[in-house]
Amino acid sequence: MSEAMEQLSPPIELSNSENKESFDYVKSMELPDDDFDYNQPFYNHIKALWADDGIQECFRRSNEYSLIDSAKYFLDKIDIISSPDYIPDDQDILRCRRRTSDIQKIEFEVRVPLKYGGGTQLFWMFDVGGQRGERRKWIQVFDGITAVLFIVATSEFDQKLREDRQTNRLKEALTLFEEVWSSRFLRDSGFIVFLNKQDLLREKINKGIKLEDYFPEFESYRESISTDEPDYDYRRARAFIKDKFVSITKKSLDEGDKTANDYISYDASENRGRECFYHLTTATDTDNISKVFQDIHTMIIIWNLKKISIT
Ligand SMILES: Nc1nc2c(ncn2[C@@H]2O[C@H](COP(=O)(O)OP(=O)(O)OP(=O)(O)O)[C@@H](O)[C@H]2O)c(=O)[nH]1
Ligand SMILES: [Mg+2]
Repeated sequence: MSEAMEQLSPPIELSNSENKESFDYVKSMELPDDDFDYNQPFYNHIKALWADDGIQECFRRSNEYSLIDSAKYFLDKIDIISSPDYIPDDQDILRCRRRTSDIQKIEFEVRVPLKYGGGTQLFWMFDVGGQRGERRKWIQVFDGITAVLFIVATSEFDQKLREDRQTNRLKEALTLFEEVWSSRFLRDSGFIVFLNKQDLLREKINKGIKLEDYFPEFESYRESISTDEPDYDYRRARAFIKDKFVSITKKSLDEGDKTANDYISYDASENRGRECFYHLTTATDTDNISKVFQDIHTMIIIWNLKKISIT
């Protein structure tokens, strides 16, 4: 944020000039690559800055530059974190950001419900990095995949890519989804879309950030949600975003003139009759994810049973 303050247009200034020393301290810090401990003066400076109205304004404008979603979460608890005997809890760990590079294979066993035969089932999950430079590696794991979990940060409708400061993040996700959905290597795979970061989407919409400023067609979007329902604007926004994905899966074969790119092979003729499933998720909410995972597990069991009965 201290860097962004000066670069934003118009730039932002500290509201309390006494915080200039803290500002200079933080700006001139060199962060080593390896693990390191922050010292107490660092925490004191951060605390002073986070309380400054200028920094708060810069935080409010964080869609104009790249800031991790968890910044507020950690800065709000700086007193706890700075304590020498601080131990991160599960929520703290879930809030950390570590970019995936290369493909991570995660193996785990899950208990199968009795009605589907009981016992346990071994899962192989391949986690791929979402940033542009990572995508050309995806094709290595496409072959034979039972299900694709496509995770979308719905709250990022007002943000630009880190890799390219021109492209809207949600628009990029839609384009990418269309490419993956249409890949001929995935024509036998199930598709599940996680419409993720629902907590942040709700927060943004309730704060008055307008989806129509980024997706003008939202203005005329009509959904059968009663205006009396709580969170009406948020519900309408999430329905609109989901419909954007649904309409990609329903596109008729002659629509669009897609060309194959170097990492995903596009084949429109494969889209007939395939289904895609959607979940509204907040990945940092363990109750939500535990329920969603059970649903997905059941679905994967059913897909597998279907495959066995076909072959
Ligand atoms: N508030 C909130 N934060 C989330 C949610 N999902 C993920 N995050 C945060 O978003 C950040 C990025 O999460 P990652 O899991 O690293 O994202 P990723 O898609 O794997 O990113 P790449 O590895 O670069 O592809 C982390 O700081 C998470 O804590 C969510 O639903 N709500
Ligand atoms: Mg990742």
